[in-house]
Amino acid sequence: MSDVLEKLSQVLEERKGADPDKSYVAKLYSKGLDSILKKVGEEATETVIAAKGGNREEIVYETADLWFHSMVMLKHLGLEPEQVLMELQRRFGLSGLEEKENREK
Ligand SMILES: N=c1c2ncn([C@@H]3O[C@H](COP(=O)(O)OP(=O)(O)OP(=O)(O)O)[C@@H](O)[C@H]3O)c2ncn1[C@@H]1O[C@H](COP(=O)(O)O)[C@@H](O)[C@H]1O
Repeated sequence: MSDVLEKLSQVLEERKGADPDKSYVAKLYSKGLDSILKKVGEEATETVIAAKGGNREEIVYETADLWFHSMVMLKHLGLEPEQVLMELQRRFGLSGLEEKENREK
């Protein structure tokens, strides 16, 4: 896994025991799944708006927000970001069109 994602994943794990008044991530965990999902939804919408707007810096910034909040969601649910990367790894060399055709058979 990318070094940054791995380090972030470790920090997100450590934040499970942190003080919500001192950590944004601990605060999100303490607010619960619905609040985390609300942030994921907001960041997804902001990413779409940025992409439509075409400002490259904004697109990168909003996508980072979306990835970050998606990682918080996975961790909150006891899943590892590594599992998503492994799924992408599994799909290597598998055409999306072929996969769809097999699924629809
Ligand atoms: N990568 C991030 C990261 N990306 C975005 N954010 C926060 O996510 C929030 C994004 O929400 P919005 O843009 O909607 O801004 P907002 O209005 O302030 O947010 P809300 O009040 O609506 O929640 C902001 O508060 C950002 O600071 C992040 N907060 C933390 N991290 C990483 O997580 C680590 C742990 O953070 P703490 O738990 O705060 O120590 C940090 O060291 C970083 O590596």
